[in-house]
Amino acid sequence: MDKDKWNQILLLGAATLGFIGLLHYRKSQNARKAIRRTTSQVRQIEKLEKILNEQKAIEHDIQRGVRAPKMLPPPEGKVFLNPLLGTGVKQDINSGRAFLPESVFNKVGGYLVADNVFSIDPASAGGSILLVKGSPRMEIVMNPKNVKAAIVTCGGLCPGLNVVIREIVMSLHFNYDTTEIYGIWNGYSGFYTEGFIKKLTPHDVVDIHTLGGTILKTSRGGWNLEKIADCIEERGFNQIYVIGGDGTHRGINALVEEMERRNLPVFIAGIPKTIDNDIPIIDKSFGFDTSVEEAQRAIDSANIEANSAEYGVGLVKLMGRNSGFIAMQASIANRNVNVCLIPESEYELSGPNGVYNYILERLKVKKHAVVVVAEGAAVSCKDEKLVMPGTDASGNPILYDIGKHLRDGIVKYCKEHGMNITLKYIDPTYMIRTVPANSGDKVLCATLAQAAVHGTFAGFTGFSVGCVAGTPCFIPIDLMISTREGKNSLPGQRRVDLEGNYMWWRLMASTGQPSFINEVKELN
Ligand SMILES: Nc1ncnc2c1ncn2[C@@H]1O[C@H](COP(=O)(O)OP(=O)(O)OP(=O)(O)O)[C@@H](O)[C@H]1O
Ligand SMILES: O=P(O)(O)OC[C@H]1O[C@](O)(CO)[C@@H](O)[C@@H]1O
Repeated sequence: MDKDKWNQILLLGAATLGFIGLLHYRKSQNARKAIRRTTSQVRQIEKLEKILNEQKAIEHDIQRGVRAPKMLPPPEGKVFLNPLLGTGVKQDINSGRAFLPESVFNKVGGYLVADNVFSIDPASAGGSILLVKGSPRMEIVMNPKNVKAAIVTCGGLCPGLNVVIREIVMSLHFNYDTTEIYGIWNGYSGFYTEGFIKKLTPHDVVDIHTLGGTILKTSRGGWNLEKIADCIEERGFNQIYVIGGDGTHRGINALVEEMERRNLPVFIAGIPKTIDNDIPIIDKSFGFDTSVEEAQRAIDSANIEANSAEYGVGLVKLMGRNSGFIAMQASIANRNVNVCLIPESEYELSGPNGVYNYILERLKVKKHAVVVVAEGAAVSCKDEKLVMPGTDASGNPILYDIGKHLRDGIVKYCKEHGMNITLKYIDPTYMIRTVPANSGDKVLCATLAQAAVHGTFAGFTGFSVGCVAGTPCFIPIDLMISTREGKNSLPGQRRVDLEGNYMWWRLMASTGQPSFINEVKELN
């Protein structure tokens, strides 16, 4: 090799070494900066006694209308720095820690104003409500190494349950460095059933987000406060994540009070779950959108059946025990639905303006009809008494089967009026809640799960997580289970608002359906 070539190689080598050295220097400078900053924050935080800055602020801001969940002082008598705090650059590819810049953490005193977002019972409405935001906190109440967490799913299935479970495990493990994570099998009763508490690792949950159902299994009934609280105390769980609907949340509330009575520092978070979308305050419950999407397949089939027969009727029954959100939303989305019946909107079956006659008249002209009914719509039938046959293990009413009632009633009415129709009845009830979550719901599930973990570490208990006006918030469970949304709703319930919410009017506009009430009031 000639001299020039050697010189070139030497120069290139020197340049490369210089570049590596520069990178190394910058990295170590950054690390030093981060350590300097972290150390000063530790010192600052060590100055605190036994209460977080946020807790102090909230105690003061409650007079301003802040509806904050209960807060517990740090069980170990000191405050810790959130392991997520970093420089905004991920330093270590093997962990999910130390990459959030300070700006991402919740500012003390930063609340979400929720007065125009949801309507609360006018009797208890006292001006605007401020909700605590669900982002991570720089100060946390526990050393993550001393956390022993339990996750449980209760009530009916809902798309996205496995995504929430996965994300709680991943967030605890990777973001907070907590490894003592347990799954409680089969709902609340798993707390006191031999062999139903099993350790969960990231490996156990890594692929479950692609599956419907819940790997932890779920159940109704089985609520036993004493036994559940004994298990928590004996096993030393100090963070509990409960995924469930309104019944489940009432359970959380009772459990929080029991922990208080026993003087146990246990942080309990709820993640609201219901495909019915009937939980108040939050924008939307996870799994709802997926169910509405899945319902399209049933309605499309009903439409094809109806259009492929002379005088064809396609009838679909969808879930919605007390609230008709799924039926309403799925009908609006589909655009081919001619009649939609929900629990909130009264109707009569017989008479000239009744449902049966409307379908008959429509068949005479259009030759086909598509009908969607919410499973709870028997309660809004005004001219027939359709009695519920009993209650389930959790005390929820077992619904009168309005789908079969309509199926038989429509065929009979048309026959009596000289028309032989072909009616196809589709009941996709369980199919729409057992599918895996769609992408939008997966994002929502992950957001809620992470928020729940941030909330327990921030020292809150007895709270539920939900997006309100798009912002994740920590909602006190007593507020959630006492708030009514929509006319004739019970505490803790959201129902379709026929008058105030334009969705029902959109439904009427897209189906073209009348009121189905025979005696129509004259307009003034
Ligand atoms: N008022 C209550 N207090 C304590 N626990 C309750 C209460 N109501 C229900 N539970 C318990 O919560 C669990 C779930 O309740 P439920 O079956 O009513 O489902 P849910 O949470 O309302 O969800 P879904 O929307 O699927 O109905 C059950 O174990 C039930 O026993
Ligand atoms: O048949 P199960 O499991 O009791 O669940 C049915 C109920 O669950 C819900 O999906 C609520 O989660 C309701 O829509 C429905 O009435």
